[in-house]
Amino acid sequence: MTDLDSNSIHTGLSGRMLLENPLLNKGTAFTFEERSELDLHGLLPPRVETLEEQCRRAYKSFVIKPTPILKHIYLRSLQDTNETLFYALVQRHLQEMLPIIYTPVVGQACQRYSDLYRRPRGLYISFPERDQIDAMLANFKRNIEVIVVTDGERILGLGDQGIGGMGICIGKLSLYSAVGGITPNLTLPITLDCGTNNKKLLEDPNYLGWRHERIGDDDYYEFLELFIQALKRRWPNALLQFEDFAINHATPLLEKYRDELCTFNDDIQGTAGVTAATLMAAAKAAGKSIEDLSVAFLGAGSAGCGIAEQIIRLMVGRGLSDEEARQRIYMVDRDGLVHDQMEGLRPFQQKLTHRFADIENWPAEGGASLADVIRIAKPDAIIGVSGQPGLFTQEIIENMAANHEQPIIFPLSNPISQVEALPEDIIKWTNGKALIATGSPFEPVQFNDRAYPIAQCNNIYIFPGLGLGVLASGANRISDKMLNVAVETLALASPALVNREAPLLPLMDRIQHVTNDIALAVALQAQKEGLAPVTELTDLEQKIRAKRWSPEYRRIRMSFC
Ligand SMILES: NC(=O)C1=CN([C@@H]2O[C@H](COP(=O)(O)OP(=O)(O)OC[C@H]3O[C@@H](n4cnc5c(N)ncnc54)[C@H](OP(=O)(O)O)[C@@H]3O)[C@@H](O)[C@H]2O)C=CC1
Ligand SMILES: CC(=O)C(=O)O
Ligand SMILES: [Mg+2]
Repeated sequence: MTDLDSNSIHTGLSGRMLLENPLLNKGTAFTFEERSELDLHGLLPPRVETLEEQCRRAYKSFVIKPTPILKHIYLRSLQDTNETLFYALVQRHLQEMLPIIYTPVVGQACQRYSDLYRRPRGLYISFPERDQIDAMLANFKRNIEVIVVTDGERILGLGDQGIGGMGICIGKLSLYSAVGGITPNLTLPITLDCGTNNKKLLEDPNYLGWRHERIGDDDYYEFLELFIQALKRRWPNALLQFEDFAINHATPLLEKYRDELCTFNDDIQGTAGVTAATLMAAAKAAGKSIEDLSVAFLGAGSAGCGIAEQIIRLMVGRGLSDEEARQRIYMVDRDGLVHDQMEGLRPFQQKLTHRFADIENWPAEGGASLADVIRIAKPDAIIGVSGQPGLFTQEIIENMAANHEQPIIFPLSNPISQVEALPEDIIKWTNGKALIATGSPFEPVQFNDRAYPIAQCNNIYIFPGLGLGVLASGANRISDKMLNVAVETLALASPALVNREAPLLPLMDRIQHVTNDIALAVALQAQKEGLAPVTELTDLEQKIRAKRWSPEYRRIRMSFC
């Protein structure tokens, strides 16, 4: 094979082997000429369909599936059969299908991964096979430009899913292609199987991963190092996205590798980007600016601390001192408000503490809870990234509404089973005053004869554009400033800036457009910092357009070499 970007594709495959290849298969859309040339006559029904007709037929099959997980299974099997049709269908029904291929339904798919497993996709590298990583990577005979890797230890808010984490890597990469236009054959999901501490999986006779408890840190970091070095040998210019690593590994891995290859952590940096942008839009909608806000977090983990640092960078960029900005952030973790006398804090949490001396006289019993922080510090915004459902209680939300005309309330934990509060409750408890964004998608809430749209504050608004910008510009690293420009670009695209009743983030039908703008901003910034070769602006725009793959059939021809 084969260049999927050009108008015709030459392949040595024919007959059933060709129909088995999801990147080349067109199913009923193979023309008579192709059927003759590629030995397909009789292997397909006689009628030749267009892609449009196939999409209509596939959509009919999709809608009759009675449950979300059956819809997911159907779409995944379409993806494994005919990728062009899969992406054409998903792009035509993005709003409806996003929750099926991504959060929330992908969460169930990860939890039931071994039961649902059908066909191979991606790469599984298990710890016992660590001396064969080069050979495993060589098994992929094609060039790879984007990799999403997980070790499965913190999948959404659902904890350790072992090799079931592959589901989220596949979902993210589907969005790189459906939203960011990255050619699917340039992407690769990878699961590093380090064992699992999920008892249910260890006892499940169907579990397909390495049936062993998770390896200790010495083995873990050695294994990761073997993987990274092998990756650099095989695809030195690939973009590597770390996805859903647990709190103890996510930040150390990012810090260790971000200057060594083109990499970022989606949960730390992607989430920080989208949340900071949504917060900027919410501040504007409330008649404020981001540097005026004080923000309380529930959950001082990878996402929470990543978002907090991004907000601090924005506040400092707008004139606050680092110390002033940090004073405006309240991190509440399992043991309450994080302060400098707390034991066992991780290095990235230590930078976000309040001085114990400043809070010891607070009228709060034991450690200050989120409710205490709201009562005493009166933050303008609360952001839930605890992975624990229901923690934004009615009392908490009502107190936010008592303190502020338009309280900003972002329960961001995924999937929906883990959300800190449901939008309809927040609207009810604040009498429609709250500015809301959630991590998973929700329908607009009907309240007092008005529909309140709910923005989906999810890193999907950042990573496809970031990836497209990196690939089109040839950037070799991902800097904080590249993320900053992504934030500014997304914030400016908020429909709430011009219409108070609009959602805080663009609707899904605008996401490809916004993704292009983010890609251009990121690529320009990479050039500015010397991380990508400098070109004329028009060349860069052209490169972004050229990098965008679209799901259309190309003529398939027999290759005779
Ligand atoms: N909307 C989006 O785009 C994104 C959403 N998320 C969601 O955010 C959630 C967290 O992700 P991430 O930060 O990576 O996970 P982490 O495990 O790194 O962080 C979660 C933090 O919450 C703390 N926590 C647990 N229970 C409570 C509690 N009852 N009260 C206060 N804090 C608590 C944890 O403490 P401890 O370690 O002690 O358990 C931990 O510090 C997940 O549900 C994930 O799906 C993440 C990325 C993107
Ligand atoms: C969205 C995402 O990356 C998460 O919930 O982990
Ligand atoms: Mg994630």
